[in-house]
Order: sequence, then C-alpha cells, then structure tokens
Amino acid sequence: MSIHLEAKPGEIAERVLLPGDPMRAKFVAEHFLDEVRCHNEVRGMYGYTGLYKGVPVSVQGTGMGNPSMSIYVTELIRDYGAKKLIRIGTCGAMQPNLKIRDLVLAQAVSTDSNMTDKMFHGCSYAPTADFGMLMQAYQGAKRSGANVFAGNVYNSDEFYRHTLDRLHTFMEFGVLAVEMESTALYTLAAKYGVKALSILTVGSQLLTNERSAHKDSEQSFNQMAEVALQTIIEDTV
Ligand SMILES: O=P(O)(O)O[C@H]1O[C@H](CO)[C@@H](O)[C@H]1O
Ligand SMILES: O=c1cc[nH]c(=O)[nH]1
Repeated sequence: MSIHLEAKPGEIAERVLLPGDPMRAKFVAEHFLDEVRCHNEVRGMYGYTGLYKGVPVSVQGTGMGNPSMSIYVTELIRDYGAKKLIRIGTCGAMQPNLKIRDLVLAQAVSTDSNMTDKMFHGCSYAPTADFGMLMQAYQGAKRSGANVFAGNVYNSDEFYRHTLDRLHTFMEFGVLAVEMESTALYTLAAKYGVKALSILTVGSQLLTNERSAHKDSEQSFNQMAEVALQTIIEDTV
C-alpha cells in the first residue's frame, strides 16, 4: 500500500499501461485482460491487473497533468517495482496531416511545465522515450494498419489557454501534438532507470477544431491498447 494506491505488495505487475482517464483503465482491463482484478479504487483512480497472452500486465489511471502523473508513476515504480510503463493517452493534433484516431508516439517531449527546471537547476532536460519500446510500438502500429507518427510532442500544464501564441510557435517547429503528462512520465522513468513510452490517440485536431465522438474514441482506444499491450509484453523487462 502506498499513499495513493491501495494494492498489496505483488498485486501490481512490472508492466503497466497508464491512461489518464480511470474509465479507460476499466475499459482496457475488461476488454483485453484475462483473470482481471481491480487493485485500486482510491480517489476513483481505478487500477486493474490481469494477464495479456499469459503475461501479467496492470493498467492504472493517472489523472490529468504532470503533478497527478508524477504521483502515480513515483508510487508505481518506487513502491510496487514497475519496470515498464506505457501511457495510453489522447492528444490534440497540431499538424495538418494528422487526423482523428491517428496514433502519435512521443519520441521526445517539449514542455511549458517548469517541473523539471527545479530538478535540473534551471537547465532544460530533454525527456525521451525508451528507444526499444518506441521502435516496437511503431512497427506494431504499422503492422496493424494504423496511421502512426513518431516525433516531438508538446506537453502542457494548460488545457484551456489564455493565448494560442505558444501553441503556434511549437506548430511552426513541427511538433506533432499536445498532451499533459509525458514530461513527468519520461523524466521520472529516467530518474528511476525504468522504461517509458507515451502512445497517444488523436482525439481532436486543433487546426480544424474537429473532435472525436465517444464511440469513435472507443474504437481508436482498441488500436492503441493492442499496440501498447503487444509492445509491453514483447520487450524484455
Ligand atoms: O486522455 P488523457 O490520457 O487524459 O490525455 C489528455 O486528455 C486530458 C485533457 O482532456 C489530458 O490528461 C491530456 O493529456
Ligand atoms: O492535452 C490536450 C489534449 C487534447 N487536446 C488539447 O488541446 N490538449
């Protein structure tokens, strides 16, 4: 048991999928895992553990934003021994060639969060994905017929913005999409020497204001979940 997770020691697998939305954790657990148990209900941040193709895998909601992600990731790694973490999130597309339901792999993360400034004495740190998992996820997504992109992602502490100026600058520099948790995930994974990757489904296209309907989201979560699950069991711990 840790401060925000009530699982007993050994109840969470070394391989963990991390959706922001706890209901997405429930959906993935119920649709993809065998012998599923709920290991966490604290704060309604559901977490489940089961088997995928016979391999133990957990799926734990993380909430929205870097602070919430940092709490769950720290406890999963430090208190439960998680070794491989794959965020299965949603993002807003920032390039015209990205469409609703496409997959984005966060190869690197740019941010407006000052969270890492404090850790790195005011210098900037470049959070990056684990290369092995990134490569496997890319190949797996291609095999499954997904429209997949890998590149720089903009991690933001804001969902509602006072001005879009900063977003436009990142767009000009080719950044693919915006989300809110990957800086915390990649930086903490590096700190503790474990593997991390963010796989994101495009839920909105910021250039056209298009948004996915709920039904479409579930279909796209299937593809993201399958790519993430296959990646997390294939790569050795
Ligand atoms: O769908 P999730 O995984 O929560 O990810 C995205 O959606 C939330 C904002 O609606 C933020 O957490 C953002 O990162
Ligand atoms: O973090 C996010 C996710 C989707 N769309 C946004 O504008 N921001």
